[in-house]
Amino acid sequence: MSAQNPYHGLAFMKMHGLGNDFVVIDSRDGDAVVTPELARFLGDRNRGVGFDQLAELRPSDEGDVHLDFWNSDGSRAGACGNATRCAASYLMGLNGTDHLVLTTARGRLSARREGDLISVNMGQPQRDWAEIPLSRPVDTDALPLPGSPVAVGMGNPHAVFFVEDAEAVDVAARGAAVEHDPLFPEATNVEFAEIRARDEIRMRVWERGTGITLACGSGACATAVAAHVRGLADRRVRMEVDGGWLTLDWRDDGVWMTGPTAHVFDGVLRTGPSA
Ligand SMILES: N[C@@H](CCC[C@H](N)C(=O)O)C(=O)O
Repeated sequence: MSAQNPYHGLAFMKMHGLGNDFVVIDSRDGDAVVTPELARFLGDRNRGVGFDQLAELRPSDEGDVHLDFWNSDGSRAGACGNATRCAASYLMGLNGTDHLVLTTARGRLSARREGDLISVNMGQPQRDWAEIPLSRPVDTDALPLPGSPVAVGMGNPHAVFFVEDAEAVDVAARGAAVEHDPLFPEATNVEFAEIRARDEIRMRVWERGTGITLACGSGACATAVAAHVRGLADRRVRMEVDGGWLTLDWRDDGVWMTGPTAHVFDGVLRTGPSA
C-alpha cells in the first residue's frame, strides 16, 4: 500500500477574473506550501485542477496580505492583476471591509471595492529597459523587433503590439515567437492591441508561462500605458479582452484596473505531485 500523498487534505479555492482563472491557496496561518512541482500539478487541466495562475496568500508585515504567483508551467510571476483583484475580493469579504493593502514582489498595492467590481492600483509602469527587464539598452517606446512593440513593466514584462485588427492576429504563433526573444532575459508577456477610439481598446494576450488566456490584468495595464505613450489613447480607457471588459485609469499614483471577480468553488486535494 502506498504512503498518503503529502498534499492530501490541502484546501484551495478556484476563482477567476474575466475568465483568467486561478487556484488560490490561503497559507496565511502556516508554512508556505507551493513549489514549482505543485504549481505544475495543479495547473494541469487534465490531471490536476487547471488554472492560468496559482496565487498563495501569505502573512504580510507591510499590508493586509502578501501574494506570491506561479504560472501553469511552474514559473514564478512578479505580478498578476486579476488574481490580485480576486484575492482582494475574497479578503474584503472575510474582513467585512471595502479596501485593503496587498503586498507582492513589486511592493504595496491598494485595492477597493467599487459596487460589484474590484479595483486595484497596479503601481506606476516601469519604462526603463533594465527595470522591465530587457537584455540591452534600447528604445522602449519602439523595440527593435518586427512590428516595433512598446515595452512596459508592471512588475512583470510586457511587449505591446498595435495592430489594425486584433481578431485577425494569430496570437499563439506570434505570442510564442516573441515570448522567448533574446531581448527579454526573463521572457515576456505579449499583447496585441487594436485602438477603437481614444477611450476604447480591444486587446488579446499571450501570457508568459501559460499561453493564450481570456484576460491579463497586468497586460491590460501595460496596454493602456503603451497606447497613451504612443499618443493613441487617453489615460482612462475601457478595454475589451476575450473574457469581457476592464477599465484602466493611469493616474498620478499608478495604473488602476477595475473589473469583475468570481469565486467559483472550494476544494480539497486528495493527491498531488509525488514527494
Ligand atoms: N494573468 C496575469 C498575469 C500573470 C503573470 C504572467 N503570465 C507573467 O508571467 O508575468 C494578470 O492578470 O496580470
